[in-house]
Amino acid sequence: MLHVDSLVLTVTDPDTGQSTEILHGNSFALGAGESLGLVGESGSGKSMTLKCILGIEPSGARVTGSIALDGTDLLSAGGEELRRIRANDLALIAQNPHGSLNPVLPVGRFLVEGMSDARSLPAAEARTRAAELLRQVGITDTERVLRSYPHQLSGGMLQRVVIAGAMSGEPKLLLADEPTTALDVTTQAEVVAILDEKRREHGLSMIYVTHDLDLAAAVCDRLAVMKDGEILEIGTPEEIRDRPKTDYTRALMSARPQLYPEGSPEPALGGNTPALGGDAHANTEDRA
Ligand SMILES: Nc1ncnc2c1ncn2[C@@H]1O[C@H](COP(=O)(O)OP(=O)(O)OP(=O)(O)O)[C@@H](O)[C@H]1O
Repeated sequence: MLHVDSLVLTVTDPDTGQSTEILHGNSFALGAGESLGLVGESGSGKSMTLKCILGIEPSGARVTGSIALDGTDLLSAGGEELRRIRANDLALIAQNPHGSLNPVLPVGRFLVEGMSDARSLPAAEARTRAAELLRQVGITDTERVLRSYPHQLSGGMLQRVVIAGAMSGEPKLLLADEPTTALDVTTQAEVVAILDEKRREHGLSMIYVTHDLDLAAAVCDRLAVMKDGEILEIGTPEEIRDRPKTDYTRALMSARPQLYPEGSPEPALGGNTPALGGDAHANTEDRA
């Protein structure tokens, strides 16, 4: 459903006029319902890849190559078409949930406004639906949460709200950019488990950006290892574990000894990927 081909991102400094190539011709594809982890150290180009897909790269940037979503090239799509695709087919779950929510609107309004038929929906029905969305992400005191403003809720609660909102739009592709980094460790585990569960339930494709290889192995079908703006290799978590193609991947793994302890046939935090077997919730609980 997503085909990224020879993606190059070049940014020009407006003051000096100097151009820097940030992404160096990356290609990857993602099937319907599949999840791909973009893994690499800080500055490797993970977030910029997502920004190119969303069409929110920095000003002065030039993007070449192609990014085709179900056959439509997002790089050549016109303003209105791109706006429609971004609104309907793509959903971003960013690191900081506050950035996704309007601070002066209660959470209930955020959820209702995200509903595709919000305008034609009677208020009571919209409210009932919003409460149901919250229940689906494990929130039980829905009335209180719907009435609350973002600053009145914890980061973990807000990220659940953002996930609920993302699911309600029934996008084709979820783009998760370190969605739990800003949360405390126990909450991280819960939020990852909910995101993973809901994504699978809805059959959504996902790109999950993280510097955390073991987390990516737990929630993704395949991993793309990035370094300095380049995808070095792509493979299933087992392929990356058993047959890493680069020293960089080996170094990333050795920096995460708990992922593949010596003598272990499977990653300790192993993954809920079909290939590895296991349970996402259990794995992420373990991480906590
Ligand atoms: N607005 C910008 N203008 C120019 N260059 C930028 C801009 N934002 C980021 N970069 C550069 O792009 C490169 C890739 O950054 P990116 O944010 O994609 O990395 P990342 O892998 O997501 O890292 P992190 O895990 O720290 O978010 C880095 O060298 C960074 O300095």
